[in-house]
Order: sequence, then C-alpha cells, then structure tokens
Amino acid sequence: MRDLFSTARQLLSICWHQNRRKTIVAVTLMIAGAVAAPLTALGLRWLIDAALDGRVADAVSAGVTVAALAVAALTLGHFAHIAHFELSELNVVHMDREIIALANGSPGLAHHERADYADKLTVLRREMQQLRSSLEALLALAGLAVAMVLTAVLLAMVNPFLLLLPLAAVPPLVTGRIAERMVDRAKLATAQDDRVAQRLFQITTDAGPAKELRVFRLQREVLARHRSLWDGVTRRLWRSHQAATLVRTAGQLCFAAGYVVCILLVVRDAAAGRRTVGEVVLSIALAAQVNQQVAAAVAQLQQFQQITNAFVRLNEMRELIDTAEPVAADSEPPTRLSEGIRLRGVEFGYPGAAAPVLRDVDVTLPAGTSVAIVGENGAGKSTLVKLLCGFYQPVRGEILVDGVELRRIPLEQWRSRIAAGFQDFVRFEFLAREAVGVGDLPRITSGPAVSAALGRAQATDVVDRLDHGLETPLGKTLPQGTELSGGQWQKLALGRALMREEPLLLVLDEPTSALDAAAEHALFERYAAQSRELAAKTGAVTVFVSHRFSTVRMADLIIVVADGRIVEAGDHAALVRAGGLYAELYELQAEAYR
Ligand SMILES: Nc1ncnc2c1ncn2[C@@H]1O[C@H](COP(=O)(O)OP(=O)(O)OP(=O)(O)O)[C@@H](O)[C@H]1O
Repeated sequence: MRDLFSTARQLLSICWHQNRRKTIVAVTLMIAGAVAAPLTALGLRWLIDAALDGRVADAVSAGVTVAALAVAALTLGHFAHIAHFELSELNVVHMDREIIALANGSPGLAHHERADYADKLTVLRREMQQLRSSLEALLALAGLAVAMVLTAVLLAMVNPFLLLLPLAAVPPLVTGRIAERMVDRAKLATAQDDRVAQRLFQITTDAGPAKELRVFRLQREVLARHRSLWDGVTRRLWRSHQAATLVRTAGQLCFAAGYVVCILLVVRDAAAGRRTVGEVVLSIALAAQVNQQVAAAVAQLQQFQQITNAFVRLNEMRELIDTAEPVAADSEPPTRLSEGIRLRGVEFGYPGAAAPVLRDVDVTLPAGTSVAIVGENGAGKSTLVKLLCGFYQPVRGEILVDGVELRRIPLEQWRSRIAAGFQDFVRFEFLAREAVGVGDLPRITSGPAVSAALGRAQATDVVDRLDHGLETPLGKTLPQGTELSGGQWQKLALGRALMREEPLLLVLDEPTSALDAAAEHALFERYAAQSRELAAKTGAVTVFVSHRFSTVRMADLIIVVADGRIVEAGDHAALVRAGGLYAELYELQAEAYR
C-alpha cells in the first residue's frame, strides 16, 4: 500500500512540474465526475419522495438536478481526459529521459553486467508502456475514493448496517492485489527467457543477421529456440493468470454475498414501514453503484499496480547503479603526462564472474609512447583497456597516472582527457559532421575541426563520396539518410576517436577490424607519427589493441597478455630475440603472409 501511495505522489509531482493548470483541471474534473453519480441517487430520493407527497415544485427542481448530475457523471470524465491525455504524453517523455539518465548516470559500466539489472530493465521497459494509462487510472482512483466515501455516508444515513456493503468491497481489493503480485512474480521469473526470445526474434527480423541465417540455414533452428522459450514463458504466465483469476473470483463472491444481504435489509425495513420509497430507491441505486465502484476500483488498482511496480523497479535500479565516484576524487588529471600510466598489482573480475579476468598486472606505459596489447581471443586485452578508461575499478592493485591513483581523479575529468575508438563502435545516425564531431562535443559544429580529424583518420574519402558532404544525414532512421558500409562507419568512428587534439590517453581497441591489413598498416603508420606529435604536446600514451603483427611491431612497447596475465613486454626486436609467445605468434602470422 505504501508503494501505491508513493507512486501516486511521484506521478502527481511529475504532472505538477509538467503543467500545474492542467493537473488541477484534470483532478477537479475527474473527482467532480465521480461524485456526480452518488449525488444523482440522492436526487432520485428527493424526486420520488416529493412526487409521492405531491410537492410539484420540489419534484421539478429535483428532476432538473438529477438530469444535471447525470449529464455531469457522463461527461466530466471525458473533459478530464483532454487535460490528462497531454500530461500523460509529457510524463512518458519525462520517464524515458529518467531511464536513459539512470542507465548512463554511472561513471562505470558494472551495472550493465548484472543479470538482475538486465531483468529489471526488460520488465521496466514493458511496464513503462502502461505509463500513458496510469495517470488516468490514478485520477479515476482518486475520484472513486471520494465517491465511495460519499456513497458510504449516504448508505449509513439510511441504515448503518448498509456500511457492510463498502466493507464487503475489501476482499476483492485484497485479492486483486494478491493476484497482481502472483502475475508480477511470474513476469519476473520469465524475464530472462523473454529477453532471450526477444533477442532471437530480433535476429530473425534485422537485416544484419539475415546473411548468416541464410548461409547457415539457421532460420528453423532459431525459430525452434524462439518457440521453445516463448512456449515456456507463455505457459508460466498463463498458469499465473489462471491462478490469479481464481483468487480474484473468490474476492468478488464475498462482495456479491454482502450485496444480497444489504438489499434484503432495506426491503425488510420498507415492508415494515420504517423507510420511504425514496430511501429504498436511494439504497438500491447506491448499492448498484458500490458494485460498479468496487469493480472499477479493482480494475484501476490493477492498472495502477503495474505502474507502481515500474516505479518500485526504477527505484531498485537506482540502488543497483553505483553513481558514486570510486573514492573521494580529490585530484585532477595532469595537464601533460611526464611519467606515464602505471598498473601496479592490478586484479579484476567482471561482476558476478567466478574467476578474475586479469591478475598481477604490473606494467608501466611510459609517457609519450605507443603501446600495443596483443594476445589470443579472450586473453583480457579489452578488459585492460576498459580499466584504463575507468569503466571498471580494479578489485586489487592500483592504476597510477603520473603517480596519482586514477580513482582519485574525477572520472568526468579523466574521460575528457581520453580519446578512444572501439571495435564495437556506435553508428550515430546523425549528420556526418555530427557523427564525427561528437568525439569532441564543444567543436561539433566546427566543419574544419571535423575535417581535420577525418584527415588524421584517413577517412576523408568517406565524406567526399556523400551527396552533401559533412552535412549528409546518415543511416536509415533519418529521412533521406545515406547508409554506409561497415568499413565506412568504422572510418567515421576513427575520425571521432581523433577529434580531441590534446588527450593524455588515446585508446584504439581494434578500431580497424573492418579495414584490410594494408589500410590498417598505413593508418597506424600515420598514427605512430601523430602519437609522436601528441607525445611532444601532452606526453600522451597511445594504447592500441590489434591482432595484426605488421601493425603491432611499430609500437614502442608491446604487451603480451595470456590468460589474464602479462607474460611478456618489450619492443618488437627484444621480444623476437626472447623467442617467447610473441615471437611464436609473430612467426606464425609472418609465415601466413609469405
Ligand atoms: N562484459 C563482460 N562480462 C563478463 N565477462 C566478460 C565481459 N567482457 C569480457 N568478459 C570475459 O573476460 C575475458 C577477457 O575478455 P576481453 O574482451 O578482455 O578479451 P580480449 O583479449 O579483448 O579478446 P578479443 O581479442 O577476442 O577481443 C573473456 O573470457 C570474456 O569472456
């Protein structure tokens, strides 16, 4: 119950901030419309008693009042709808922003790894679709609450025993809530399978996977998996709905019994001459309304319960997400690096994973150097990069930037001194200028800055081919948007990575995987030259991850990662001389090219 009130308070407060006038209009009209119905029953008593007593003027006034109240009962809800419809739309936008802000409000990425976070997000997205109708449900509930109190008072005036009737409304309310919880538990239990099924559905309908589905003739396999998951989910939900219906029916039967008893009471009084005919009509009309009020309240409560669940989940998710900076961040990034970045005894494991991904990592990335990280798939290279970017915190050991612990530097400030290109880059479907310019937001409108970055990334050709150059809309979501190839998108992502001119750390985590080896080699030769320029300016460290040894060999320092540990480090010549894992991998690749 506390959750319901808390949600009502939050929802009204959001409406209040969106538009006070409309909130007041919607609440007033909804309550006025709801109380008009019991008042109509009161008017009927007045009308019938006046008519039977022969008071013509009274009967006419009563008739007019009853007609006016009936019109109000029928129409005010619709007028309220005009006001709350717009508020609901504004609320949806507001909550979408809340969820986006929540998911991106944490300096780190740890919450994205948590299964409970993912489950809650799946259910939350679905429940938030109810937001549009939730305000109507809340207003209807408020109106019903006032109408029920008024009905109870009127019934008590006829015969205090009639108060039993609203009391009989309690079991359906309680059972309604129990039933809702049963369904909610089932939804949460099936959320994971539901998510996987949705992902499979996406795979079968998106353009990207279509090629592999056809080549490997996977349609049936994927459909079978989707069906099996979906059958399981539906079966579980269906069972919970069945059980919930039984629980609800039990509550409604309690109410029906109370209703019959109350009507018999009034009819008995009237037969004994203790009640007027008007009072009998009033009681029957009100009793019928109580029935409707209870049914409406239960339905609206169910509706509102869903959005309450969403708000509760939203609050739980807020707790899951660690928005705090790691420790008191009391330092700031240096203007230029003089020593470099040192990892000392670093250990890290992903949240929820049994074993650490990185262990005993001890290495210095000297200022002004280019560092290549190599190793087999899954060795931990990207994880190392993520730690350097501050997406995660080491569970043991420390990362020092010119001797200052990274966790003492506010992440926002550290990020503003990083430039990065990732393998799983984002395809920003913006104007081409913006898709690159977001790499340095303050200069997003600067055509020359964007062109310079594209030049550094050797990606000018991508824009040259576009109809409107930098001002061309990209992707399928924009009208007249131009779709690019995977490699072209990647080149723009590289341009984005090179937008910032004075980073302390430039991270390139396989950002050229869609380019051919020669293009990557040429690009990295330019990077090497640039990183020397950058090094002279800010002492920046350029860290890149690549599986191509022709690129890797250019680095000042090569770090070889195997099984979560740094097994070798040195320059190309030294590592080849040492004859270890690097030499072996290098030789294997060189042979393939011979
Ligand atoms: N988000 C994640 N959550 C849990 N485990 C992860 C996550 N990302 C990576 N891992 C695990 O951590 C290990 C190292 O992954 P990482 O991506 O760092 O490897 P990598 O060396 O970059 O591999 P690749 O060359 O294939 O890109 C792998 O075993 C992987 O399964």
